Amino acid sequence: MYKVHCMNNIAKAGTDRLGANYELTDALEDADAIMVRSASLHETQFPKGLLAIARAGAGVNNIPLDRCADEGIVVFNTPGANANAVKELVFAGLLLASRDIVGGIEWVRANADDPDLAKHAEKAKKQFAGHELAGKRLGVIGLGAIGAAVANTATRFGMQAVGYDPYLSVSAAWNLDRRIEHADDLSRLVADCDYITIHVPAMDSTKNMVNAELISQMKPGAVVLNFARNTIVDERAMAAALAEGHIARYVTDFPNPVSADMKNAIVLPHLGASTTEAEENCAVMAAEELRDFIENGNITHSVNFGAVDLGPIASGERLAIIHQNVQGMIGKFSQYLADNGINIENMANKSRGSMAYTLIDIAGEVPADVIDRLAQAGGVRRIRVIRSK
Ligand SMILES: NC(=O)c1ccc[n+]([C@@H]2O[C@H](COP(=O)([O-])OP(=O)(O)OC[C@H]3O[C@@H](n4cnc5c(N)ncnc54)[C@H](O)[C@@H]3O)[C@@H](O)[C@H]2O)c1
Ligand SMILES: O=C(O)[C@H](O)COP(=O)(O)O
Repeated sequence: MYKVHCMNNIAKAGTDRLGANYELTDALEDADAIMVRSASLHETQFPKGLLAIARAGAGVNNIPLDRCADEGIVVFNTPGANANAVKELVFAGLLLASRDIVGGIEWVRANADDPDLAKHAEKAKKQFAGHELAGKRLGVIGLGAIGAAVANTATRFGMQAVGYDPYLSVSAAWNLDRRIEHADDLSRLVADCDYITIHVPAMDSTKNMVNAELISQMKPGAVVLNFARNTIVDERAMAAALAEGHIARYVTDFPNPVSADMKNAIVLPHLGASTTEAEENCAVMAAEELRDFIENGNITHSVNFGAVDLGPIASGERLAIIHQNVQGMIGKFSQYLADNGINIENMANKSRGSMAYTLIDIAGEVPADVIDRLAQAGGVRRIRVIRSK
């Protein structure tokens, strides 16, 4: 029985998908795998037996990816599984920033006891008038699963979407509406957009990407939406730009003492992926990734190891080896197996950074002492023997 420890609430559809050979455990020290959403794992000491962490969601800035790789722990995320939920909330943010919907609702509530409410509303409504999205320019920073969905939907709203993503993947490019303009310079993109929406991951390279200088280059009266992470925006600079009226609105999904106190900010409590559908999609994808890794050794959608897939194990045994990405490792494995009269039926290897992963299919059984010797080979972090059922 495999044990899975959930660090956040994970949708039941996902934990059910783990199946009969898995049970949930409250004891982290017993866990073979962790399922997590946004809980921070940076201070967590992982047990020696932990094989994998599945982030039911996109952002992995809450997980120490390099430490996990070094400890032989494979980290997965669920790309695209919550993109539609975020896209829909971005459009709610665009509308909330453009029409004073919140002010109007509050006015009605404050005047609920007025017997002439309907008549007075007709007079009061001019203070809540706003702008339409159609015809406006929307700059999209990051055209991955969410950014592409936002840009495509914007064109259907009659907006002109302009995208900036120097690392755009080919599959993401195929998903883009051909009416979306391509910008190769961020300063130029922000200078002529009425709305700017951020959809890049939080990494060292994107920290304070939207800084005082970039904010100063934005069109006066621009609206900025941040459904990515607060570290991407220099929020003190944003607060100053809002206070002086250079930026009309800042819509953010990341509350903190700085953003909660900003003038003209609309601050949500990290609701982007909080829909039943997204929570289930993420949890199901995370569970499937964990199962394929634990039961077959295959790695799909890892954020700290490359993709390796030999399909389901059909017969014999499969060795799953996490090792350092140094010269001669594969040669060492194959030579050692050959020296022990063991033939390799199939093999796959992928490296990423300083670590690598090798799957080796063997027709029969590998004796325990051979496995022990392989495990002791310099550079091997972890070796698992997966047996066909
Ligand atoms: N608010 C929420 O609840 C919520 C939900 C999901 C994701 N997110 C955040 O949104 C981010 C994006 O999610 P996604 O699913 O679209 O991820 P994704 O990986 O599909 O897309 C990210 C895109 O950003 C691009 N990129 C990376 N660095 C860039 C840079 N310096 N400049 C421009 N583009 C750059 C990448 O090439 C990629 O296309 C996540 O990393 C997460 O932090 C928030
Ligand atoms: O990166 C993500 O997927 C989102 O920020 C969602 O986070 P959550 O799973 O904690 O809602």
